[in-house]
Amino acid sequence: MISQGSPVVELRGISRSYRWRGTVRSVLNDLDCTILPGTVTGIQGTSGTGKTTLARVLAGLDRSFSGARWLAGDLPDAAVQMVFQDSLQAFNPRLSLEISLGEALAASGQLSWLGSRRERKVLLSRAIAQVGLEPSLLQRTPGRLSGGQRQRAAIARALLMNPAVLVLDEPVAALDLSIQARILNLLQRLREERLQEARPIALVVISHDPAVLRHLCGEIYSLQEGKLWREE
Ligand SMILES: Nc1ncnc2c1ncn2[C@@H]1O[C@H](COP(=O)(O)OP(=O)(O)OP(=O)(O)O)[C@@H](O)[C@H]1O
Repeated sequence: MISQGSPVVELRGISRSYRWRGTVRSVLNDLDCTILPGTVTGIQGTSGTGKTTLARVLAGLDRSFSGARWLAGDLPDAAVQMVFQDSLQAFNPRLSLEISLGEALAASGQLSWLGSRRERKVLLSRAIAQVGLEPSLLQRTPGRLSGGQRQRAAIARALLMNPAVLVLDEPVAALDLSIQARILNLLQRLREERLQEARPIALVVISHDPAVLRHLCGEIYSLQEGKLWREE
């Protein structure tokens, strides 16, 4: 159980550098970040400032940092899920959505090994309908979906893991404006639904586009010189 006022994930004094061709480049520098349940936090910054690095540290995908990362209570690592900008690379190109999403469903523990094929189909159809996609698309491989459909499928897969935090790295940058608006509205609706169900989900939205962040976020931070700075 996550209590309302305490962080669901917290970073303290995080430093991360990359060694490349004999030189070391510091990207995150003694950075602090606190994500509270049910909030929407925006992170902006120019190209190369370290936004993706920060997203990966938050999501537990990068462990090569110094400093501390805490998750609330006894949450498992999978409680922080990440959706990448390039959803084509995020999926195995040979597997249908039914198989890719089915793997997430199995990993989440929502489906017992004894669960019937029918039960599995119902849960997957519900997951895909939740992001506004037709269940028939479950039979397709990711290469046979549009960019917007694939991005929604990536969000559906992340949600199947029942996350407390969803980190979205440039979730709409590759999409045209009307699809961008649909996905941003979808995220807003999902967050509101989860609040009403008393299962808050926090969103961390990384974008170089101030309009995207203003549309969604309660608080916006800039990543500069390896630290987060609150925007007024
Ligand atoms: N694996 C790596 N090895 C060496 N350098 C890296 C590696 N990954 C990232 N970098 C460097 O670290 C810096 C931060 O990269 P990162 O991808 O986190 O930035 P970003 O703000 O997300 O950039 P963009 O907005 O262009 O996606 C960049 O200078 C990048 O070249």
